[in-house]
Amino acid sequence: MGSSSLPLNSIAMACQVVNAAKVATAFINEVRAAIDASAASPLLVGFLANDDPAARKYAEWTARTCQETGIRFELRECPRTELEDRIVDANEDPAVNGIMVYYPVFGGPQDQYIQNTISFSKDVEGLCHKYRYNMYHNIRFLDKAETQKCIIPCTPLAVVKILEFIGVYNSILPYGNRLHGRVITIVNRSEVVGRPLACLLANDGAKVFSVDEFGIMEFHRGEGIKLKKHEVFETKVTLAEALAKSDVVITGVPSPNYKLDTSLLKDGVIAINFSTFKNIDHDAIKEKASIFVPSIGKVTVAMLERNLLRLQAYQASQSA
Ligand SMILES: NC(=O)C1=CN([C@@H]2O[C@H](COP(=O)(O)OP(=O)(O)OC[C@H]3O[C@@H](n4cnc5c(N)ncnc54)[C@H](O)[C@@H]3O)[C@@H](O)[C@H]2O)C=CC1
Ligand SMILES: Nc1nc(=O)c2c([nH]1)NC[C@@H]1CN(c3ccc(C(=O)N[C@@H](CCC(=O)O)C(=O)O)cc3)C=[N+]21
Repeated sequence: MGSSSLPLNSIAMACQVVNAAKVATAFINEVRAAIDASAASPLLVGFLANDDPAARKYAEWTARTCQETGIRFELRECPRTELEDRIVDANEDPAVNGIMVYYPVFGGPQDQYIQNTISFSKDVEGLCHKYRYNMYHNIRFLDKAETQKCIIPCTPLAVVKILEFIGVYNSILPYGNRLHGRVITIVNRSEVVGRPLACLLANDGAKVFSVDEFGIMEFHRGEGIKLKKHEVFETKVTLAEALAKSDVVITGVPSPNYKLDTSLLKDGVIAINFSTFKNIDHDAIKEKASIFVPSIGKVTVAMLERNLLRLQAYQASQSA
């Protein structure tokens, strides 16, 4: 016990900070290799119909990453009143392989309508009803022969890939059960990230505490993961109780003022932030966490590109 041969700084650096770029590289290389080997580079069309600076930044960033990977990307800007007709044109144009719309456009339920206007065969973000329904019902394939995987929303999928990369998924367990025994808190329950993410992780066997500013819900497959798909339960658990049990905490609060109270976390926790804001203090978390992932954007875009290649392949098999 007494004297340790470890230099002091390696004790202080016990927390591993994992850069999203490191996780994204393997996927980006796969996408690039597939494009290099194929006759036609896929075409992704992005519609920008708002003045939101975060949306424009994300659009510019999609453009840059696509160019680096050899994907053709076309940003189509239009007034929001014309958006629906422009989407229909792109749906019907066989030259277009994937479509995405930068949100928010109208905000609220009308944006959900727009999500459903994109043809499922071109929906790279997996936000239309068919993919969402399949995800919530743990239906993983589009066809009976199980050759075509369903499209999963990019940001939740990026979190799954990061959890696989850092070993939260236990590869000794069978596919579909690899999170059995893990307890995960997600601070965000939006329709595009937090709720689908809670569902995916619970379908894979985790017990998930899904937190928003109004309360907490539990997503899981019951004791011994006997249920085929996750169920959602009301709970009286507090944030402090949830965090005290959690092996992983994932934050996505869209506010510069929100800071996760790291004193509530388990020692050796794994912490991931997907918000554009620093929901987790970088110094404080390094005292507590075994692994910290400060942002995930690069993996999200890699998943977008991967989804696009899938859709292109499905389209080719349809027209063959
Ligand atoms: N890295 C990436 O790939 C992506 C990052 N983002 C970022 O993630 C953040 C969230 O995006 P969305 O989910 O689309 O936002 P949203 O506004 O639709 O949802 C925010 C969620 O956080 C919850 N929330 C707000 N304040 C809270 C609080 N004090 N405590 C607990 N929960 C609270 C809300 O109830 C809601 O569930 C944004 O900063 C966005 O830019 C979004 C998409 C992709
Ligand atoms: N249909 C749709 N899908 C979206 O995914 C979507 C959208 N609309 N509208 C706008 C928001 C915003 N958004 C961000 C994604 C990543 C970072 C992110 O993590 N960026 C990194 C890296 C930035 C870089 O490397 O340049 C960072 O800030 O550290 C931020 C914001 C996605 N959005």
